[in-house]
Amino acid sequence: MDAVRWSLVVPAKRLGAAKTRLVPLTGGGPGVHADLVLALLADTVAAARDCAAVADVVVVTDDERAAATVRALGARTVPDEPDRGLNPALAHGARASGGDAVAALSSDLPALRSDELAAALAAATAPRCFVADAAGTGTTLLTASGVPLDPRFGRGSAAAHAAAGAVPLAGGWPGLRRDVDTPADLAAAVHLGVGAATAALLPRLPRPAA
Ligand SMILES: Nc1nc2c(ncn2[C@@H]2O[C@H](COP(=O)(O)OP(=O)(O)OP(=O)(O)O)[C@@H](O)[C@H]2O)c(=O)[nH]1
Ligand SMILES: C=C(OP(=O)(O)O)C(=O)O
Repeated sequence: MDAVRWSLVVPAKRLGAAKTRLVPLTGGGPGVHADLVLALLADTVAAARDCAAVADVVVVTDDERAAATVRALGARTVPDEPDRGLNPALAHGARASGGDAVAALSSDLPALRSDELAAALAAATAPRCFVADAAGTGTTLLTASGVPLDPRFGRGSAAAHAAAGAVPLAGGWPGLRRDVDTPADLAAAVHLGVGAATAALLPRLPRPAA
């Protein structure tokens, strides 16, 4: 049997409005803050595109700079519709992907490794599965095979996905689980080893990440 090849859907709201919890590191000005948010996205998309189990990466965004960057990395983009927040945007991206095996991936995984992503996708044999974040409360990957994605991202999403019948995946996968919401998360990602875009940005932060 041929290995399953996945369509990944990655959400990215406008760079300047995203990741406000990282303002203590960036100062929040239009330059470095947006550049850091974009670097996190670029490293996530680059690792996803490098994964042999991934056929297609679809980024849901209205941010022109983010769109240009991810297209240069080989992703497709679709507009941020229906403009009702994260979960409707992910459902829209999943429908636009056209695939039977679809997964939503967080856009803030700078330490993601393509071999970890491949292992998680290979383990996702139930109709709907998820990978909890390092804290165990959020979600970094939600998979759906032959069923609608039914995303329930947001605070407490790991419990929400489990309550909706998704199966938690138990692999170690430290880079896949290390989403970056806070300065401490970025320090932890740097400790694991971040991708080239985030590594290049670190010296420009007004405050050191680690
Ligand atoms: N396309 C799209 N992406 C979204 C939307 N809302 C959130 N996201 C993305 O989903 C991810 C998680 O969103 P949140 O947890 O709300 O994070 P955030 O708002 O960027 O961060 P904070 O301001 O620090 O809470 C981020 O990568 C966002 O860019 C949306 O309406 N549309
Ligand atoms: C939206 C989520 O993530 P965060 O707010 O941690 O980025 C989530 O884990 O469902």
